[in-house]
Amino acid sequence: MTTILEQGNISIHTENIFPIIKKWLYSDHEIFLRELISNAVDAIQKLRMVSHSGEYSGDLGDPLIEIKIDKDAKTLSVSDNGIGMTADEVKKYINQVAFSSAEEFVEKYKASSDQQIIGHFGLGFYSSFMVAKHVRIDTLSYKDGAQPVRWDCDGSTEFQLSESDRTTRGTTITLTLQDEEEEYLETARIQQLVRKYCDFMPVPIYLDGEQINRQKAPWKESPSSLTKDDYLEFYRYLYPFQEDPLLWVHLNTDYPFVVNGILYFPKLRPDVDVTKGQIKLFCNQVFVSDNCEEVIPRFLMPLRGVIDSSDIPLNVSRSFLQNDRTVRRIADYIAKKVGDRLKELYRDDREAYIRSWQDLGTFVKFGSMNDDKFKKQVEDILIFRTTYQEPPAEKPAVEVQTAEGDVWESGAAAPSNTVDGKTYTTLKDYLERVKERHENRVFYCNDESGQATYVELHKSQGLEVLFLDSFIDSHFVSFLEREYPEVRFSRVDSELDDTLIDKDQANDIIDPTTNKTRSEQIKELFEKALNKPKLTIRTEALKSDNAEAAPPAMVLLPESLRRLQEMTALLQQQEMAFPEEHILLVNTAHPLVQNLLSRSQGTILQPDGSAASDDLSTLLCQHIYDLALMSQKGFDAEGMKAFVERSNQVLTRLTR
Ligand SMILES: Nc1ncnc2c1ncn2[C@@H]1O[C@H](COP(=O)(O)OP(=O)(O)OP(=O)(O)O)[C@@H](O)[C@H]1O
Repeated sequence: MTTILEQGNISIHTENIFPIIKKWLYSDHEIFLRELISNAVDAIQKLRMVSHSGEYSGDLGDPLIEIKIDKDAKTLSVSDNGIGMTADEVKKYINQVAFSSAEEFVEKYKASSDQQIIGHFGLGFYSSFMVAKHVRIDTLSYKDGAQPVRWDCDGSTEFQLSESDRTTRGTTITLTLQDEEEEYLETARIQQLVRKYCDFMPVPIYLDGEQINRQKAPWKESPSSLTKDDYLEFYRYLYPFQEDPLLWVHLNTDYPFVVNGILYFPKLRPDVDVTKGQIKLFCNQVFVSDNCEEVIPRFLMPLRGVIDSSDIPLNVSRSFLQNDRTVRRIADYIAKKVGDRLKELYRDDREAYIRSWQDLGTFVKFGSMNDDKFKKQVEDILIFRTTYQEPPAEKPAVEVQTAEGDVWESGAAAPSNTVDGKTYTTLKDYLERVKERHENRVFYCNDESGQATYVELHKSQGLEVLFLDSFIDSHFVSFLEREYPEVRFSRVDSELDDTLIDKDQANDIIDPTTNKTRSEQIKELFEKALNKPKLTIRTEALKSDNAEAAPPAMVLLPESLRRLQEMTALLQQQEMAFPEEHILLVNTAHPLVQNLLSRSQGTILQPDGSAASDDLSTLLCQHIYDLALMSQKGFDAEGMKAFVERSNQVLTRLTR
C-alpha cells in the first residue's frame, strides 16, 4: 500500500491552466516529448556537474534515456538516470517552478498578437498535459539517504505525493494518454519525433532496446576535427537525395554570444524555393524550428544547415525576435563569417570559386544589394565572365633569392581566372584595362547567343565585353550604377561605340546623277522598302578586318529606352514586347549593302515604267532587316511564315 505523503493544491492564479494550453497549442502537441526529453538530458548533465564539483562521488553509470510504450495501459514513459528529485524538490520544482512558468507562458502567449512563439520553446514539463489525462513522476534523488517519491496529477490543480517503489537513481515520467492522443503509442510516431527534435541531443535515447537518436552534433565539434567527408555526410543526412553542397562555413563562437552551426551553400536549382528558409534552428542541440528567417539575414536564405544558439530568445514572438539586439548582432556575425569564407575560397582556390560562381554569384549579388556591410566585404571578389583573354600563365612559383642571400622565397604566380576556357574578371580590373579606350564605360551582353553578332563585333575591334546573363543581373546593373555613379553600363546592342565605326569611309561619295551621298541613298532605299515610320535608320561603315564578317545590319535599342520598357513590363508582369521605336543600323561597308545599292541604281526600266530589280531590292532590304531583328526577338508564327516565304522568293529570284 502506498503511503500518501501529501495531498495539495498547485498554487496557480490562472484558473485551470491546461485547457488553455491545450487550446492554444492545438497543432503542436507533439512538442511535449521534446520537453520531457530535454528535462531528462538536463537531469543527466546536472548529475555530471555535481559529480565534477565533488558533491557526488557515486557511480555515474552510462547516461541513458529510455522511452517505453505500453499499449494496453495506454501509457508512454520517459526515464533517465540523472540527478533525480527529493520530495522537497518535487514540491519546489514541479508544483511551483513548473507551474509558475506555465502560467507565465500562458500570459505571454495570450498577450502576443501574432501568436507565433518560436517553437513554443520552454513550455516545460506541464506541456505533457496537452496529451495526457494523468501524469506520474517516479524519482529518486542522487543524494545520500534520499527516498524515492511519486507524484500524481490528473490535469486538475490537485496533486498527490506518495512513496515510490523506484530503486534506481533518476526520474521516470509516465503519461496516461488521452483517448484522442493515442498516436503517441505508435513506435513509428515516437521514432519520428525523436528524430525531429532530439536527434542531436548528447545522450543516447532508447526505444525498444534500440538507440534511436544520432547523438553526435557535428556543429558542436571543432572544425579541425572534421574532414570534408564528415561535412558532406552530415549534409546528406540533413537533406537526403540532394546534390552535394558547393561549400560550407563552420560557425563557432562563445563571445559575446554563443553561436555554433554549419551552413552550406547548395547548388541553386530553379525548382528550389530559395525564399523559404531551410536552415534548422537549434538551442543546445534541441531542435526548435525549421525556419529561422528572423535570425539570419534575408539574403542568406538560400543557405542550408544548422544554427545552434542559446542566446536567441525563443519564448518570444517572431516580431520581437526580429528587433532583438542580440539577434541582430548574431545575424551580422553570420553574414560576416559567410563573406570571410567566400573570400578565403577566392584567395585559396580560385578554380573552385569560379566553378561555383554560377550558383554563388546570384547569392553574392543578392547579398550585396541587400546588405551594405556584406557588399563592402565581397566587392573585390565579385566576378563577371568576360571576353578578355588572359595572357598565358607565367612560370609558376619561381624561386627567388632574397637580398640576404640565404632565404629562399617562392614568388607564386597570380592564380588564373580562366577555367574551361572561360575567363572571369572583377569590375575593377575590367575598368583598369579599358581605361584608355572607354573610361568608366562597361559593355555587357545578357544573352550570349542572341547578341553573338554584337559581341563578335566588339571582340574583333579589341573591345572587352562582360557577360551579365543571370536572372538577377538586370537589377544588379542598376545597383552597380547607383553604387558607382561614374560608371555607365551599355548593352552591346544599345549603341555602337565610336571606335567600332569607320568615320572616313564611304559617307561622302556623291552620286553625280542624284547629288546624294551613298549613305543617304542606302538610307532612302531602306526607308522605302521597310516603310516603318517609327523605325530609325542609321547608316554607318562598321570597322572590321574582313568586311564580310561584320553584319550587314544591326538592330540597336538605346539603353535607357530598353530599360524603361523592361521596367514597365515588370510592373505589368508581362514579358517585354519589342519596342517599335528602335534603330536599324545599316553597315555601308558590307558588300551586300553595297551590291544592293548598285543593283537598285542599275535598274532597267520595264516597258510599264517599273523597275524589275526594285522588287528584289525591297525583298532584300526586308530580309536584311529581319536577319538583324532575329537576334533581338524571335518571330511569332506570322513573322516566321513571312520570313520563310520571302526567303524562298529571294532564292528563286536569284536563281532565275
Ligand atoms: N527528469 C527530470 N529530472 C530531474 N528534475 C526534473 C526533471 N524534469 C523536470 N525536473 C525539474 O523540474 C523543473 C521544472 O521543469 P520544466 O520543464 O517545467 O522547466 P525547466 O526545465 O526548468 O525549463 P524549461 O521551461 O526550459 O523546460 C526543472 O527545472 C527541474 O528542476
